[in-house]
Parts: sequence; structure tokens; C-alpha cells
Amino acid sequence: QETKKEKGKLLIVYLSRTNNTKQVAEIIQKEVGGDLVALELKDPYPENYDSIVAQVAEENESGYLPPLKTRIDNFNQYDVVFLGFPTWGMRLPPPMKSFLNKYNMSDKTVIPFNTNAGYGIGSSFKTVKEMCPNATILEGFSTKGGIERDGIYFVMEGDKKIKVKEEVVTWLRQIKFL
Ligand SMILES: Cc1cc2nc3c(=O)[nH]c(=O)nc-3n(C[C@H](O)[C@H](O)[C@H](O)COP(=O)(O)O)c2cc1C
Repeated sequence: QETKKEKGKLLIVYLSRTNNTKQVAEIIQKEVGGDLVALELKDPYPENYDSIVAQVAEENESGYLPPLKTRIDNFNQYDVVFLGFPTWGMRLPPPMKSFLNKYNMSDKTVIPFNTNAGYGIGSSFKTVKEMCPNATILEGFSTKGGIERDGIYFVMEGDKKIKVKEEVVTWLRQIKFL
């Protein structure tokens, strides 16, 4: 069996508004190591939920790719890129599309992970696949996070955090990262 070392250098990039996906990213990093990077926009989204929902819908409609503030130095050094994001409007959030548009994933191993309000990944993993045509895409991970619409924000604490950690470990074993 392949050892961790042979996987090469790991990057974990995530988008997170209410920190649920961030928590999953941190669990992954604790288990497998690698560099952790939060995606930030030049012009942050509005705080207000209805406003961000409307803005994301518009961006999806027009195909607008919001410019990123985050820059990743020496992106070429990475062999494996974990990509974490919430489901937004049952799709891949526009900032993650900006990231995949800007950085070339060819010949890398790409592994998506997701949190959502209980409606699943929608088309997000499929879009990752489409935007990384020359990458090896491994089986992704998804779990229920917050429900911002109902005022439920960060949920990855206490028993829930323990449960999600177990789910993440099981998945990392399945894809042979543990
Ligand atoms: C703009 C927006 C759109 C969302 N759309 C969906 C959706 O279509 N389906 C779903 O299950 N959850 C949806 N959610 C809920 C988030 O996916 C969920 O709360 C997730 O855990 C948030 O992750 P975060 O804490 O890392 O930001 C949406 C949240 C926001 C802010």
C-alpha cells in the first residue's frame, strides 16, 4: 500500500462563510498534514443571507467569476489538492470556480469535500470534475453543516464534531490517505 509520503505535497483549499467547511478542512489537515488555505475574495460577499443568495444566483446566471484576494505561492509544488466548499444554490460556489479557473490542476490529484444544509452536493462535484479535465479526481466527502436560512450557523462542535471527525477518517481510509 502507498504510504502518505508517496502522495507528495498536499494543499487544502477551502471556502467557508460560517466555518463548517473550515472545521472539516482542519480535521483533514490534522489527519494528513498539508498546507491549509482559506479562499478570500477581493470584494467580500454581503453579511446578509438573502443578499448573498441573490448575488450568488446572479453570478451563477452570468458566469461571473469573483476575483480572489487569496494568492497561492508556488502552486506547482503541490501534488494533491483537497478542495472544500459549501453547497450554494445547489452548485459549486463562484469563488471556487474562480480558483479552478486561475490555478491549473493538470496532473494533480483533486479531492472535493463539502458541507451543506442537508440538500446534498448538487452539481458541485460534477463541476469540479468538468473544471479539472486533466486531474485525477478521487471520491469526495460531504456532510451536513449549518442551515443559515434557519439561523443555524456553526454546528461542528461537541458530539457533532466527533461524529464528523469519524466520518472524515473513514473516508480518508477509503481513498487510502490513512
Ligand atoms: C448563499 C448560500 C446558498 C446556500 N445554498 C444551499 C443549497 O443550495 N443547498 C444546501 O443544502 N445548503 C445551502 N446553503 C447552506 C450551506 O451549504 C451550509 O450552511 C454549509 O454548511 C455552510 O458552510 P460554511 O459554514 O463552511 O460556510 C447555502 C448557504 C448560503 C450562504
